Amino acid sequence: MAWIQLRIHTGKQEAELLSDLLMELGSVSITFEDGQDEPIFEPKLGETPLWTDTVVIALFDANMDLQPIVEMLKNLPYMSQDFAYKIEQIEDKDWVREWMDAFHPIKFGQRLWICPSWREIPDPQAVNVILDPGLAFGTGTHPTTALCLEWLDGLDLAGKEVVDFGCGSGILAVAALKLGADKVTGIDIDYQAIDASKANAERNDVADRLSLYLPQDQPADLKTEILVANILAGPLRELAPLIADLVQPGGKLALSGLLREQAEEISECYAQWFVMDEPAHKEDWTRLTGVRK
Ligand SMILES: C[S@@+](CC[C@H](N)C(=O)[O-])C[C@H]1O[C@@H](n2cnc3c(N)ncnc32)[C@H](O)[C@@H]1O
Repeated sequence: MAWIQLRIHTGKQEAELLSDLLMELGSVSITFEDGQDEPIFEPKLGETPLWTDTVVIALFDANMDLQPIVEMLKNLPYMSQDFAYKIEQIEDKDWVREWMDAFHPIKFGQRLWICPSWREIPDPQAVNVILDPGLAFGTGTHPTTALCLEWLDGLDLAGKEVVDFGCGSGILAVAALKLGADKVTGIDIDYQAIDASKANAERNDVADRLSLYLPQDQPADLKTEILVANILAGPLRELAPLIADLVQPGGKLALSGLLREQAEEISECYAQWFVMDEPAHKEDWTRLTGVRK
């Protein structure tokens, strides 16, 4: 099916109103995009924060005549007569296929490969995690995940217990199990992450050693030798006492999802409970590690 899209630059306040109106006028989907370079790093679950210059992109069936819609929008009290817009034809593509074609096996550290489930395994002798992230975060292509995978690859996990806090696709949990961990507990606030982690554990024949919980259901007496949490600075700060409490004395911790400029503050916060190491960096992102006092 062919599509046509209308891109309109507007403000934070007007974007939602415009979105509702365009849906009523027959748009099949609306996307909001940053009109300038104004990154938003930590929206809470269910929140849709917008930008000062927000681009509202409305997708329509290609047969739709968009010019009358543009004329109508010019008369709205919250739009200016000369608002910036663009009408674009969209090439018909299989977007899922496109994404799948772009995702290849990647090696992390010395032993570990993350292999998309639809690709051939490049090194059958390596530690291979067969992954389909589904709707959850975690393919290994993001620096925050890569930093955690490299850390796990560098540990001796044989017979160890691990907690993956914010497990997403289960990529870290499954990697830890395939690297030799005895048992892993994955925790996430998003039930889609729990589902994806379960499916990936089954795909890798390690489901019997992975326990998955929403935070409210996690065992009250949970303690671990190794904890990895890739969940952004805000939750890492808020959850610091809880995360510290999960790690046994002498246990190892890795925190990821931090921007370089956030690392010092988070490191100081966790230094109450952990002897913290020098941070590791990848692009704009930082991983903190430490040992529980
Ligand atoms: C950046 S993703 C990391 C996924 C995967 N572990 C990885 O490294 O690619 C962060 C995950 O943490 C989850 N999360 C965010 N806040 C959380 C919280 N307070 N408790 C548990 N999980 C949380 C999100 O739902 C998301 O799946």
